[in-house]
Amino acid sequence: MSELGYLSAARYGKQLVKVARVVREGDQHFIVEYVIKALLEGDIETSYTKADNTVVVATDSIKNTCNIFAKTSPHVLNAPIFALHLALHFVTKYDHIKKAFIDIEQLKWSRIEVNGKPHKWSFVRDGDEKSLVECVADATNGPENVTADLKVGMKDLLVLKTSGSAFENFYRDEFTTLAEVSDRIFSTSVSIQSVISLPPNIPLTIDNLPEIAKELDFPKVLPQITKDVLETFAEDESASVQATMYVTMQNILKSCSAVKEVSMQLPNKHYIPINLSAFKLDNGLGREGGAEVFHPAADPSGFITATVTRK
Ligand SMILES: O=c1[nH]c(=O)c2[nH]c(=O)[nH]c2[nH]1
Repeated sequence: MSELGYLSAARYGKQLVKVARVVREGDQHFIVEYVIKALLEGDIETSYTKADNTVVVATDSIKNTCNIFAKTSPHVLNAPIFALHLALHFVTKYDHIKKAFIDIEQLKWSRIEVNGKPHKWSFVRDGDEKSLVECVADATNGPENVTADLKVGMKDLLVLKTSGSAFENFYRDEFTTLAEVSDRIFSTSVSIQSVISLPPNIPLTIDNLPEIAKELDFPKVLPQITKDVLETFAEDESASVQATMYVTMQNILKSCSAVKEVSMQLPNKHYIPINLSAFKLDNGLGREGGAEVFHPAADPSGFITATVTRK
């Protein structure tokens, strides 16, 4: 067969590996629920080009590894470190696997409070937002010289404010119909990713993960990022989605020294005041910030993205 193309990229693995893990400390229980994507790269070309499966770590084995690590990894409750553990495993266990890409989506299980006291083993799904980890381990320079990129973030965090948001002085031309507003509803579904600097003085090995985990302190950093997102959204006198997202990312760089870059993607979920004058009802359309009845528009939505990198 004469071939017209060559294999210019190849990566494979398992996605939608769903696993929940209970950790019991006496009668105090903890739970995490993860959706894992684990993909591998390396000397795997012949599996595509020569039907040579000898180089293929089966995607079924990759799934098994995720489940085994959910049982055995001491880092299972700390999603970013657990992702690093899995990624380091794949690139050090198999000589011919040079890169591992581990993405984890963590579903929300918050401890239920009863009479103001955290319950020992009962949890509630009190939000649709997911915590995200993206981890890439690279052993191209050998198993003793693994490097990794680590991002933490979240998606589907739905927020809305009924004041403290304007959109004025935007570019006007013959395509413009939008009126300026000094007071509008601002609603968005927050997607955010923070690039984490790994401690430069600690070699990246599985044995050093406890020390790396201690240094990075994700149980403190992840809630801090959420706090920055929510408090900036609430408090910022928003001139636009663009301006508010920029302030949010600056605040995260300020409060989290391990974050070296932040990216956000924000839909502008429009709430459009409804004209009720046909029914002799004043819906406050003539008064800024006066409308009470809105159409929550399903589409289209604005879509604003940006990245801020530490200087
Ligand atoms: O915050 C906003 N940014 C925009 O770029 C934009 N464009 C628009 O029509 N409304 C808005 N709001």
